[in-house]
Amino acid sequence: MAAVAIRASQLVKWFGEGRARTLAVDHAALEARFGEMLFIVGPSGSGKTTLLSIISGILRPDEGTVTVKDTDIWRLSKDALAEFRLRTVGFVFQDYHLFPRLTTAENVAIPLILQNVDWDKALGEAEKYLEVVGLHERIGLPPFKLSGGEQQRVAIARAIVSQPQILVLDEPTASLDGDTGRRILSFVHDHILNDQRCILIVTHDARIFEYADRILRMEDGRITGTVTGTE
Ligand SMILES: Nc1ncnc2c1ncn2[C@@H]1O[C@H](COP(=O)(O)OP(=O)(O)OP(=O)(O)O)[C@@H](O)[C@H]1O
Repeated sequence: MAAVAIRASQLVKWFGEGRARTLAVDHAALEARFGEMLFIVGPSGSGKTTLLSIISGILRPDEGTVTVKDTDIWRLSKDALAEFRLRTVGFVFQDYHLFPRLTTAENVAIPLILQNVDWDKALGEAEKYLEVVGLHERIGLPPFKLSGGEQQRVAIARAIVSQPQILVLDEPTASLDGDTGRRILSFVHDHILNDQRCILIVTHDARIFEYADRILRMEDGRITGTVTGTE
């Protein structure tokens, strides 16, 4: 069996204070292996985005541990954690987080630029991945000139351009039509996933369930089980 890529144990995260205090993640645990495309499904507000943010090194948990490739990421120094986010993880946020003053190609090139890849080479790679997501003719435009679905595809291209070992996609097909969503997921499955990589996807989109190796259910802040093919 492939090595464990991510092991999350006993994760707890609270938001807010006093009576407004919310337990977003309640002793959640999961394990994901290299070579695996793992989906997480569950009702709105069940803690899926919060869990992904903790696993990706973006949001510090109140309790629990996240081990990625044998490194306990929340015990890393601030600099080492930033390095982990830059070199090991690619993340697509629900609201894309594109830089408004940069062109589409520059947005996609950013992870490579931050990794000190030469500017021309980074832009060349960015164009290649924009072609993959069907946006080659949009490379010179700023994000605000693109539709929501196009911006989502730019965010996906940016997450995969540096070929991260851990790819985390939060509702990656929410703004895409069925054919485009399946085409992009199919590319990620066939060309990005391999036995050195692991992909976590939060989705409500049953049209892409066929690409999952396993589907976990999240409810009330906890991973409560595996969704089987009959559900
Ligand atoms: N920054 C925040 N401040 C306060 N409460 C938050 C914050 N982020 C999330 N929450 C709360 O934590 C709980 C879990 O939210 P989260 O976004 O993780 O759920 P989700 O399953 O991803 O939902 P959705 O499917 O709607 O995106 C919710 O009750 C939400 O209101």
